[in-house]
Amino acid sequence: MDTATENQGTIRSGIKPPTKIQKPSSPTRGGLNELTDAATNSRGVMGPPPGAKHKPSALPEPASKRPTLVDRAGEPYAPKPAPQSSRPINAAVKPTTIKGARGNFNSMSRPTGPNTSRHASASSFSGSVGYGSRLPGNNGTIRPRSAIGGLNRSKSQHGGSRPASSMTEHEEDEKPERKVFDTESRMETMEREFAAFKQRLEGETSQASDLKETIKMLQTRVTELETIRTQVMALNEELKSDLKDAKNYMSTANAELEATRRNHTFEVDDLRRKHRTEVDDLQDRYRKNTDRTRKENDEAAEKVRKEFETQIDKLLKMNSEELAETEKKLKSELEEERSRRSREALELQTEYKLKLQNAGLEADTKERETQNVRGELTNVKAELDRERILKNGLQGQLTEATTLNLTLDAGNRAMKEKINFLESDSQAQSSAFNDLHRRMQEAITAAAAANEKLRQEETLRRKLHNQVQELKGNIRVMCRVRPSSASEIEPAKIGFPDADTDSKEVAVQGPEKQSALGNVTTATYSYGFDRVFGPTSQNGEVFEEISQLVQSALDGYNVCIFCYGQTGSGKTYTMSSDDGMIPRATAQIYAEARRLEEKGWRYKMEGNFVEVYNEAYNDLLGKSEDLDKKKLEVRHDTAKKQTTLENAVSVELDGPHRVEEILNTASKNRSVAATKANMRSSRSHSVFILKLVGENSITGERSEGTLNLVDLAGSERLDHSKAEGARLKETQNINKSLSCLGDVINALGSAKEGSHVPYRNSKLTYLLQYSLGGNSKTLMFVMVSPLQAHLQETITSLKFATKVHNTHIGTAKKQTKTKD
Ligand SMILES: Nc1ncnc2c1ncn2[C@@H]1O[C@H](COP(=O)(O)OP(=O)(O)OP(=O)(O)O)[C@@H](O)[C@H]1O
Repeated sequence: MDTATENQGTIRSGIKPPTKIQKPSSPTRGGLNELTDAATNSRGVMGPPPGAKHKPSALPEPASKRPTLVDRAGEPYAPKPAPQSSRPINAAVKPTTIKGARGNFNSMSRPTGPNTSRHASASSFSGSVGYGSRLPGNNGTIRPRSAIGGLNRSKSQHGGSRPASSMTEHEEDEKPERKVFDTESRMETMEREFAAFKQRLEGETSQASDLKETIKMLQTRVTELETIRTQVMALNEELKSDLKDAKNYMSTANAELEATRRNHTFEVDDLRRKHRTEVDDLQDRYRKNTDRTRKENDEAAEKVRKEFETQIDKLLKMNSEELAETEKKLKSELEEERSRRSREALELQTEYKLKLQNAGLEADTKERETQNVRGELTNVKAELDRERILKNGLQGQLTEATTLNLTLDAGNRAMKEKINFLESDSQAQSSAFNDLHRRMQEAITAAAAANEKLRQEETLRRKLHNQVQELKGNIRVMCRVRPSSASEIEPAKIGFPDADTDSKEVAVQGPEKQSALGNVTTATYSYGFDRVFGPTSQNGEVFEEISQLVQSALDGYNVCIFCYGQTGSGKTYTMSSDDGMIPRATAQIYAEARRLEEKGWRYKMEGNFVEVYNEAYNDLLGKSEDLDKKKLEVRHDTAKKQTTLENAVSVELDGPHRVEEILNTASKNRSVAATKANMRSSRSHSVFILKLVGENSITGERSEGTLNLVDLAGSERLDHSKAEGARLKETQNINKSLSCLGDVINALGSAKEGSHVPYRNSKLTYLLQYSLGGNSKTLMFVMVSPLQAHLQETITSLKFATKVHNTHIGTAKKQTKTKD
């Protein structure tokens, strides 16, 4: 083995070459560069260890760079000034080699460059040993062979490039002096070589120790770098985890931000809605109050008029009675007065006659006395004058009495005339009264006949009305597009092509689509329904369309009207606002029930308001704290085809104000149950149930109808992946119940009589079992938002409604019984 290989071996065993030392970008790079130089140097000397990826390192360069053995092995032999034999010591000191070398000496010791060069460059050092010139040692003695032999022994396998036998043959041919000289010179050469070798060995040893130090430094460096790398990796891991945490935090913060934004939007919507509802409430309340006041005023005026008329009649009657009495009284008084006056006149005449007779008698007596007593004439004359004055006074009295008598006679005559007049008027009046009485009897008879005719016509009307309803189909679908508010700025393109004629069509422009060629197109989708209401339509207009169905409920049919559509499309506005379908339907029912009273009908009305939330029933008229807790059960009487709600509060609707109370209680209960992230009304179905039981005391008919007014939960398809916890559960339940409703309608439309309809698949369809299908009339309102942002949901809703519209459900049956 040559020295280079040895050195190489030392490096290989002593140092584990750095494998993946990355070039740091830190200031330590300078150190690593130094190492690289040194390593390059070392590699230049030793050659890289096989298989080791020895990267340039920053080892410090050895103090002096000297030519390596390998380098020197290729150099030509130059005996002076210093022996630079590239031969290894083992070959040089091997005894057998010495022998062999001697034989070759002459030919090989010639300092002919090319030859020497050729041998020196041979792969085996032993070949060159023979011709190396021997220099004399310090003491001139030949170095003991054993010492060299010892070296030789350890490296013997490389020695003997020439066969010993051939060398022995040559030796025998040499002369003895020359032999000695050769041996000595060879010994010297060997000594020199040995010294040179020793020196080189020392050099190599010091170089090796340098290298070892360098290696140690390298190892330390490597360890340091390893530590740094570990630290950097740990730091990297930490940074990665920090980055991950930061990402998590960012996504949580984003989600929270989104939730907050959503909540905020909900709250703003709620507030806006609440505000609008309050304003509407106030307006409606004001309008209602005004109506009520006007109505009350009218009623009061009517009442006062009637009372006034009655009072006038009464007064007239009293007056005529009084008049008759007064007349009677006057007559009797007049009679009395007349008789009294005539009595008085007679008395006065009698008295006058008597007085006249007495005066005549007295005058006769006086004249006789005058005749008798002419002396007494003056007295008599005076007495006569007095008598004359008395007579004049009496005559005046008589004239007065006569005048009075005449006046009394005139009064008597006038009174008589008045009595005659009054007597003639009362006769006219009584004849008029008799006439009136006769006419009234005729009118009563005619009214009874008309009433009977009306009753017959009412029965006919009911029959015809329900025939018309049946002809219209037992499931009808109407569409209503609500107006956009001032804050809603981007409307969808929704048209009403036949708004001026039938109002049965709505056309929606779909979203933009881009073709492969980049052309942008938009499709317009048209949907036809029984009636389409545009944004300007009012609740009154909508109610006109459904009022006939409400009438059917009074006539003994089960009627179900429900509003379907996404959140914010106007379901609650249409159904439960102050002039919505619920208050209007109940007001119509009251008015109609009162009208029918004339025809012998008496109605009993009972209302329930329940909610289906998360596939459970809740009583909206119960206590708010019982919501989600109190168990509400739905029972079906399959024989009577009737539904009852166990544990639910039923309110007897004895006046229109009750509906307002019911709606307020329900709304209060729902707002108590609502949470920040959840508008309860949007996330549950509400069902207003009005049971109408009527009995006709004249005809003995009885009818039992139910009116169900349903405000469905928002139909929008929420992204399941975004919903979590309670919200996810709600979403799943809403989707389930709405798709069950679709299934039930579909099954009713396609199934033959008696086949299975999946009412039990959801609480909503189970509750409405007898109000959907054969024995009922159903009306669905599909509510549409006018906004572009809701376009996709609008199209989905309209598609669903079209499916329902295309369903034909069997004929409704009236639940009427006749008393035995
Ligand atoms: N025809 C209409 N005219 C005027 N405003 C309307 C009309 N329809 C709806 N609105 C208004 O639009 C808003 C949303 O309506 P509404 O609350 O009835 O929707 P919804 O479908 O019942 O929503 P939710 O599912 O949340 O109960 C309300 O502010 C309401 O007043």
